[in-house]
Parts: sequence; structure tokens; C-alpha cells
Amino acid sequence: MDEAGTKNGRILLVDDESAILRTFRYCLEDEGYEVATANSAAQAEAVLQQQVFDLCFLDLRLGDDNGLDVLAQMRIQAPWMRVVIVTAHSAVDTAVDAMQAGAMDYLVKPCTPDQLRLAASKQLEVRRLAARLEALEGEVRRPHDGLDSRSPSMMGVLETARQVAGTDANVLILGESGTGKGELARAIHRWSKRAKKECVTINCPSLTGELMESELFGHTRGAFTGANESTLGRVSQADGGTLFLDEIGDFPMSLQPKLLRFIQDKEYERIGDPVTRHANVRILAATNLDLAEMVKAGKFREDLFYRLNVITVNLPPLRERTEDILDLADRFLAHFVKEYGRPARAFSAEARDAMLKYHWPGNIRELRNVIERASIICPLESVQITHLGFGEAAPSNSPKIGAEMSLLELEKAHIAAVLANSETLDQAARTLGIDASTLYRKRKQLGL
Ligand SMILES: Nc1ncnc2c1ncn2[C@@H]1O[C@H](COP(=O)(O)OP(=O)(O)OP(=O)(O)O)[C@@H](O)[C@H]1O
Repeated sequence: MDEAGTKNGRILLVDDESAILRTFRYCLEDEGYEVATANSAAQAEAVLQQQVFDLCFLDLRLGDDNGLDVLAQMRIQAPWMRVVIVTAHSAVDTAVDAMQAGAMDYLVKPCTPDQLRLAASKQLEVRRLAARLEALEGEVRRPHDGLDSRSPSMMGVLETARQVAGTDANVLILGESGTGKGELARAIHRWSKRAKKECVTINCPSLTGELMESELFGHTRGAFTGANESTLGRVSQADGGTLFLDEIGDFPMSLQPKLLRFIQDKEYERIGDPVTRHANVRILAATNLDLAEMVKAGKFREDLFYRLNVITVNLPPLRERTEDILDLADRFLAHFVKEYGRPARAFSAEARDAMLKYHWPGNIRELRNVIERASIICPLESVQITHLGFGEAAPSNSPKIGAEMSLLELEKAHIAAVLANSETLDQAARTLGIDASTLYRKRKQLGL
């Protein structure tokens, strides 16, 4: 049950007998589900173009239409939808064929209201669990993300974040790259009353205008070239939960009015589909850019900025929370030596001292990368300063072609320098001759 006391679940009934449609509909609506009906293959296809369903009860005998063809069409049009076949006792063999073709269960007619209710709740539970599993898998793939801190500035940030987590206010998380804005956003979701629903992340720089619109709001099949299947969109996935817009400063200007409308009215349309939909989503956004400056320069909409910026949280850079450096380093070391089966157990006194003195321009991400590398190359129980790769001082000299360094180090130094000399990610990507999404991934990989 959701907060309004209705059951979550949108069900489509497809049958050519109107009496069956009526009986099934009453029974399922009584349970609190949203129900729509179709009495032919063509009607089913049309309804599926217009609305999103979680579950379909499909009669395989549909007058002149072949139910197996309808099923195949459904697998393309709405691949997320669970399908239960409804069949007469004499045609159970066809139901078995249908299950091989992708249906999930079958009901034999005549069935009792209890059998129908049970089949519906079972399938909707499977759909809910599949979505939950996907979200949890994303969480498990990340190493330890405990946010506890000994640094006064970070403790203040965490206190504010915990307070706002309980409200539905939109939060803008600011901070240099790698300071943990993504981790904090996921924590705010976990601390909120939406925690049981999904926290869906969109990395804004990795998607351009139309792709971003389709990713956010979904599309119907054939809505544009390459749209071979309908998709629901991330906004629908985040319904009841949280949508985290990472690197919002790179959100396409052309799509900002639609995002603004969604934030204000909670309404949107899928590409290729005129039906206005509604989703109850809390928005968290993060950036390392100066959004206020971007607004002044006409590069970000002012009205959107104010909508996102109801509460601002500023994450301090790692060099300003030195109290946390060694705790984080210990945690990362424990994680990576276990993952790679390596001997290192601790840091030498010099290594600890060097980590405390280092400037950490890439913040926690850089610390994590440094420790991951050290855990692999260190053959001893104690990690030495040389294993950390940054020597006694921050690397400041430009690399020389032909110098003793690996291609990876050269690539990292070159990308860092181009980024520092470019105003936007797009400009840097053009200079480097790669697309913005590749640059975005490389930055993360290299800890820049
Ligand atoms: N408190 C923490 N404990 C452990 N790991 C952390 C913590 N904070 C951040 N990290 C790790 O540091 C890396 C960078 O974190 P995150 O992606 O959240 O930073 P960010 O500020 O969003 O970076 P960007 O601006 O580049 O997107 C990630 O690998 C994350 O798992």
C-alpha cells in the first residue's frame, strides 16, 4: 500500500468477452488497482501506446486475433510488464506455449475472484521486487559508503542533511569533484521517508538533449529513429522515491523548461505520446560548478535554479577535513586488500604523514584511487610512501614527452591540463577529440 492507502499497480485486461472484462475489472478495482480494458489486439496495442501497465491478463482466444501474436507484440512494446494468460480448460496447451513465449503465469477459466486477486498480487510483488533488486545491486557494487566524520565542518553538513532528509524539499548539493556529493544524495534518500522506493541517478553530462529527454521521461516505440522498444523513463521509475540529477550544471538548456515544469507540477509526457503523466518524485541535484554564475551568464535558467536550490548543502573539500583522511584511507585499504587478496594491512608512519599533508585536488575519489593502486602494488604488510604514487609533494611539473612515465599517467596529466584550460566539459571534450560522455567516464576512472 502507498501513503494514500491505494494499492500500487496498473493492470490491463485483454479479452473479447465483455462480461469477463467487467467481472475482472470490478474485482481488481475493489482491491485498489488501476484497471484498463481492451477487447481486441488492436485496442490492446493502442492502450499500451497511451498508458504504462505493470501487469496484463491476456486471453489467448481473441476472436480473429492470435493471442500469441499479441503477446509477442507486448514483449516489444512494454517489456517490463508482467503477462498472465487467461485460458479455457480445453486450451491449457496453448498457455504452455505462451509461457515459453514470455508469459509469466496462467489462469484457467472460470476462475474465482480469489484466484484472480492472488495472481495479481503475486505478479505485482515480483515486479516490485525486481525493481528493488536492481536498486540494491547498484548499492552493493559500491565500496563502503559510511558517511560518519570527525571533522566539524563535515559534521555540520551531515546534521543539515539529516534534518532536510525528512522533508520533501529539493536539495542542491555543492562541492568540488570527488567530495562525495553522490554518496550524500543517496544517504539523504536512505534517511528520508521515501527510502523504501528507488533513488534513481542521472549523470547529466553523459546525455545530450533528446537522449536525456527519453532517459528522463521515456518514449514510445518508433518515437524516433532507433526507438525500437517503448521505455518508461527514469521519472516513472523514481515515482514515490528520489531522482538524483548529478552534475546538474551540464543539464541540457533546451530541456530545462520541461524539467522545470516537472518539478513544479509533477507532470510530464513521454516522447511520442501526448498523454500527460504524473509522478511523485523528490529531486536532489549536485554540481561542482557555480550555478549562480551560470545563471548570470545565461547558461542556466534562473527559475530552475531557484526550484532546485530550496536547501543548499556545501560539502567541504578533503583538504579541509584532514581529521577524516586516515579513517577513510584505512577503510579503503581494508576494502581493496580483501577484494584483490593482497598482503597490505596498514600504512607506515611516513605514508600517513604524506597523506595528511597532500592537497587532494581530486578529494575522496582521488584518495580512493590512490589506495586502490597502493593496495595492488604493495608487496608488504605496511604501505610505504612510494606506493602512494605522489611522493612527498603534489605532482606539479608538466610531463615531458619521452619522460619515464606510463601512457596512463600521461593521459591523466594531459586530460587534467585540458580540463583546467577549458570553460566547459564540452569544450574540453572537443579539444581532446572524444565525446563528452567518454570524457565524463575518464574523469571518474582517473580520479580527476
Ligand atoms: N564518505 C565516504 N566514504 C567512502 N567513500 C566515499 C565517501 N564519500 C565519497 N566516497 C567515494 O568517493 C568517490 C567519489 O564520490 P562521489 O561520486 O559521491 O563524489 P562527487 O562529489 O559526486 O563527484 P563528482 O562531482 O565528480 O560527480 C566514490 O567512489 C565514492 O564511493
